[in-house]
Amino acid sequence: MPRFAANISMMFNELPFLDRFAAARAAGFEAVEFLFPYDFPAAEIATRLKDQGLAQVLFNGPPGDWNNGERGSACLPDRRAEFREGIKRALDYSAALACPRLHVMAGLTPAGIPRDTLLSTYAANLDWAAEECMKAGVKPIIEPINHRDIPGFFLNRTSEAVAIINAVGPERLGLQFDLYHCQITEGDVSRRAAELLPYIAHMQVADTPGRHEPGTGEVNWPFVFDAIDASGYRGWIGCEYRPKGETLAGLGWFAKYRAA
Ligand SMILES: O=C(O)C(=O)[C@@H](O)CO
Ligand SMILES: [Mg+2]
Repeated sequence: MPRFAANISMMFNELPFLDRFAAARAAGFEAVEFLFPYDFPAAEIATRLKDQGLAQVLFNGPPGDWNNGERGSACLPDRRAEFREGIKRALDYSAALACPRLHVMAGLTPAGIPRDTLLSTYAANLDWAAEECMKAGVKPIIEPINHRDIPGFFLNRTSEAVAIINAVGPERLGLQFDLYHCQITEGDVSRRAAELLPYIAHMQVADTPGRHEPGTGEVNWPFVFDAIDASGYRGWIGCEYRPKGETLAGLGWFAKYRAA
């Protein structure tokens, strides 16, 4: 049976962030993920997790200036010091939240720098991050993101992610396989999930094209979830979708997967 984690950056937006942990638990989730913890003290988030008996399964490293469009710095040659500081900061949160995975965002492709330079920066930064993460018992992961949601994002296709993961070492770096992005960029999502299984350390889901809950768009999710289960994937699937209406009203698809 697939295991779903609530993405509380996108779900339960009816509530202030710190109240979304209890709401996710009450809705039947046993785990949560979110984009960023950095606006809150780690101890405060840890208390919410503990009080609700929730596992924290994923969050992202610092993205740079998010409000001004930055989406990570791993590929940026002139931001190496900031990248390292960000990973260290993230790992302090990982320790406090007992979170075993960290999404290391690639960043936007800057103009005027050869792709080879960006690729070697990306590989070197990921190699360094993998070493730091390993010491902390955390698996760093990378996510291909479609160009519609984040125009100019450096990592778009699963084949590009696999090449980098193989260069850094699949035991040191994993794939964050977001089926929403894959459906937009590549399609063939259930077969991709099975083929990429050796690399996948985390999955995420939203229906296309609206990025709402499963069942609001074009994908046959019961078929896809059965295929993922049959592939042998036993990790978490983050519900990284914007509910079409109220979060709870859109959880009908989850009824058959929620913990008893
Ligand atoms: O956008 C996504 O998809 C994510 O998983 C985010 O963590 C990256 O912005
Ligand atoms: Mg995602």
